[in-house]
Amino acid sequence: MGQYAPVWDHKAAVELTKKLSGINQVTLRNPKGASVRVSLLGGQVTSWRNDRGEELLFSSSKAIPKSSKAARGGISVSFPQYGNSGSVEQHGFARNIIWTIEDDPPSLKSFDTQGQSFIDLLLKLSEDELKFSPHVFEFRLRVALASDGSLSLISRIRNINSKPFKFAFAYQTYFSVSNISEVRLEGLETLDYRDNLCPKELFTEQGDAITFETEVDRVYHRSPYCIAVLDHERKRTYLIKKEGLPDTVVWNPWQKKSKAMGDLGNEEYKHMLCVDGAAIEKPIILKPGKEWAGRVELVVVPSTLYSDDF
Ligand SMILES: O=P(O)(O)OC[C@H]1O[C@@H](O)[C@H](O)[C@@H](O)[C@@H]1O
Repeated sequence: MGQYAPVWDHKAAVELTKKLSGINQVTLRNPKGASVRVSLLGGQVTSWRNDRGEELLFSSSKAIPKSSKAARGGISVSFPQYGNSGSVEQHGFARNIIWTIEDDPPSLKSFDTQGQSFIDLLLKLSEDELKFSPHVFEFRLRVALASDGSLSLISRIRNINSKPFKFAFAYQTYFSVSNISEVRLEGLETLDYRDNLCPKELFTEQGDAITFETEVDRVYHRSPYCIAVLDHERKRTYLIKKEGLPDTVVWNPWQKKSKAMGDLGNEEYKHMLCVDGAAIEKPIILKPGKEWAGRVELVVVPSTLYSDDF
């Protein structure tokens, strides 16, 4: 990885990036000391820390250095495809190529990040890269850190071709948890889901919060605006608030699959849980010239009492 540049706001980030050659990561901080690190490789969020310096996102100790792929952990975008159900690589190519910093992006209008520390990234395929993509688009990603430490990711995808563009999307988000067996997921009760371990059937979740005792790989449909991951041991609740993203992916590979993965430690599955705001079941169809937007806001509440208010 290249240089690590601490910056305080959007303009400073852009200036620093211009000054320093070879930079591929940018760090945003808020005045209380919370921070977010964003890599230009894949537009991936590789770290999110609270004002006590505690890491809130999981990252694998076996992530492969100098790899041309997004590291296992953090938050990366799956686009224009989720999984391997399409013509491009698993979870799409957006997470594996270099994004650029955009100086002056078009106004975000309805997604206000005023007063926040943010960085704007742009993915526009080069002639060479267009060979791998059947579509021509502009993908803008704003990563914003608020004064209360919450983290927002806003994606805008514009079809700049003369044909309609169909895609799936997910923010693959690895939350750091104390122990997966102690974690509870609330907000997906009674919803229909597709189980990727048994993909031909549609299942319906029971009325209880979800707990974890084995491998889980599901896409919940028409999920609510807010979902909560409760970590009792750490006395911490993650809230996932999403807009434009009707589905929610829940994934933990458990022991056997972890062992087969070259970039995840054998026991590390215990300390991660992926909960992704997504648009998968009904792919997005963008007409020429149109733009789609999908946003997640991740908030940390320092207790698990939130459960009662949820
Ligand atoms: O190893 P990858 O490509 O990052 O994918 C990891 C997992 O990502 C999840 O989103 C999928 O539901 C799983 O099926 C997949 O195994």
